[in-house]
Amino acid sequence: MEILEQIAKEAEANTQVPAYGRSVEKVIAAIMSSSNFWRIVDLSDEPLPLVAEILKLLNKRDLVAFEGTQILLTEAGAELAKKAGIEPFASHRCPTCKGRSVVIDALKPAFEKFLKIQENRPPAIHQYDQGYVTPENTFARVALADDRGDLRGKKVIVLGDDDLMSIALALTGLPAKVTILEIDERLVNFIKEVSEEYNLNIDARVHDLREPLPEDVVGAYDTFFTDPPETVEAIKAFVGRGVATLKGERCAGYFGVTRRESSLDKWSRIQKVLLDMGLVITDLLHNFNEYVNWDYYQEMRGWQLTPVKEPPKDIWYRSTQFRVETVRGFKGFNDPIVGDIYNDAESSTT
Ligand SMILES: NCCCCN(CCCN)CCCN
Repeated sequence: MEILEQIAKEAEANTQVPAYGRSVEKVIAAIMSSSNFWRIVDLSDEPLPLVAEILKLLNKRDLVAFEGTQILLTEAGAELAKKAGIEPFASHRCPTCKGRSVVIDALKPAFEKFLKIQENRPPAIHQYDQGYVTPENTFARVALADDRGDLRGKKVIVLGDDDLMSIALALTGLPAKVTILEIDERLVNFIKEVSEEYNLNIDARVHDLREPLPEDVVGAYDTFFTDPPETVEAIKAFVGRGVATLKGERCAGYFGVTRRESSLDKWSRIQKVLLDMGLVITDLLHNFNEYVNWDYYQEMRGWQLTPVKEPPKDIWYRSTQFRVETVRGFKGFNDPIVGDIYNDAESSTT
């Protein structure tokens, strides 16, 4: 449909985010499903800056109206949707596992303790692009790794831990050792205190992952977890270093990659970086991760871009959980990173 391509072209020119006719189609389908900006971003699965721009261009063409904080199709917009054969989204997501393929029932005792412990967690701060996942999600990551045989008796390292993965892992008692490297002292101190109180023996250290790893963690672990900011540089810094901590071949790594701040064109670059490191992508679980709304949303770039100003209520920021495994010829990354690992044209929550 000509007009969809035209709008996409204009949106890309204005945002530098790769845009396709299908990007516009998905935004229109999302508007047919919800009038809430954040839910429209969530459903469209396109980068926030692009969704905001497409909404503005549709509004300029009188295809979408902004009524208060509601985003609605106009008559002309509904006409276009009909002609283009665009329908609202249908969901067939499993109500039991929520599409994660695992449940956390077997980890209940540890999960109950974690629920209490995390009540006093340090709030997410803008400075480090923090945004933690729900406690249930944290444990679903543990369940997934145990389901793949990556935890029992293994040495596990967490690179960046606002999600408190280190505490969840240690509470289950499954790993032989848990190490965490984290730039934010508030988190390291919190994790140390909890480790003391619950006798978890977590090796927690303050470390800026833009710097090379401490010598003693290189090539010393069986499994890593991380959840990097969404730039290719950050993927190298966090995932690349995660690979550098692994003992050898057939070791595993887990991390999230989002569609909220990464176009599929960026995904293509990210996946090439993973394959170039000698990794095999064994699992990709869409919307596995769901992030609790952080209270600095008005400071983030995305807020400036939204066409209507309404605070996010429900969870809207999600990411796909990746599992990777090393094979012969793999190589990690452990050089210093200079430059900005938090911002690019597509990032919007930094
Ligand atoms: N800025 C708020 C959202 C950040 C999410 N990012 C860091 C998550 C740390 N738990 C990255 C999400 C996907 N890699």
